Amino acid sequence: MRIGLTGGIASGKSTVARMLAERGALLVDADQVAREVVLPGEKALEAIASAFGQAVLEADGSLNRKALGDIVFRDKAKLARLEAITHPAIRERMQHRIHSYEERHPDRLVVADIPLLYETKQQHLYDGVMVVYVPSDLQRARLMERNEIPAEEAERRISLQMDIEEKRRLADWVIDNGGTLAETEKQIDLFWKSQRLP
Ligand SMILES: CC(C)(COP(=O)(O)OP(=O)(O)OC[C@H]1O[C@@H](n2cnc3c(N)ncnc32)[C@H](O)[C@@H]1O)[C@@H](O)C(=O)NCCC(=O)NCCS
Ligand SMILES: Nc1ncnc2c1ncn2[C@@H]1O[C@H](COP(=O)(O)OP(=O)(O)OP(=O)(O)O)[C@@H](O)[C@H]1O
Repeated sequence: MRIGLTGGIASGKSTVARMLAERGALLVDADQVAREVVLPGEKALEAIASAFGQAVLEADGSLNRKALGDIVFRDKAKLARLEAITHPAIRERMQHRIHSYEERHPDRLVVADIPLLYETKQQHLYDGVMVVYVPSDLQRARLMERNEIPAEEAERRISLQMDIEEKRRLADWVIDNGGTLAETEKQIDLFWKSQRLP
């Protein structure tokens, strides 16, 4: 079985993915794959440098992620331009990795952590979708703390994604991560049992 794992920015996807992995799931992480496809030597990095200029590169030629984030997270048209470069490569690499896990481990749960799963209409690629939900004020607070950014910057990044309430409505399984980590663990245990996973 393969499931998609999504939610809002800083809602706790990585936290839940880790809990699933501890129980035996195999993980494929879109943010991590997004980092791989822009490593030096990749075509996508050249395309990014042409589109956004040398200022988004470090002295050693690698991507300056903060500089690029500062540009695209405040301009939707520029973000769309970046996505047009990176998304096809991310998608292809994700599917390749999922297939190879499924071939080698047909009995294990494969979890694809994809922040923009609904925004990029990928739900049909999975047996079901798990949404990690937190109320939006808590989401903003966790994002501000983790990324050390002010409230208005956090608000802007949240507003670039589909409303978390809507994601919750679309979900096959909802994990409420608004409580303690132990409370989240309990919900993961219930999910694991409900799917009769080993
Ligand atoms: C702009 C970049 C360089 C900023 O890098 P940075 O290291 O600061 O952030 P990181 O990649 O860890 O992303 C943090 C979070 O931002 C949010 N986010 C990232 N990309 C996007 C996007 N295109 N639209 C909305 N939110 C996004 C996600 O919730 C993600 O989990 C990077 O996010 C990027 O390359 N984005 C485009 C690729 C993409 O769409 N990635 C999302 C996976 S499908
Ligand atoms: N139940 C919880 N209680 C307190 N803090 C939490 C809880 N769950 C997650 N966090 C913290 O909230 C922040 C966001 O969690 P996490 O990084 O797992 O989110 P994410 O959805 O993967 O984020 P992104 O979309 O940016 O990749 C982290 O700093 C994490 O340690």
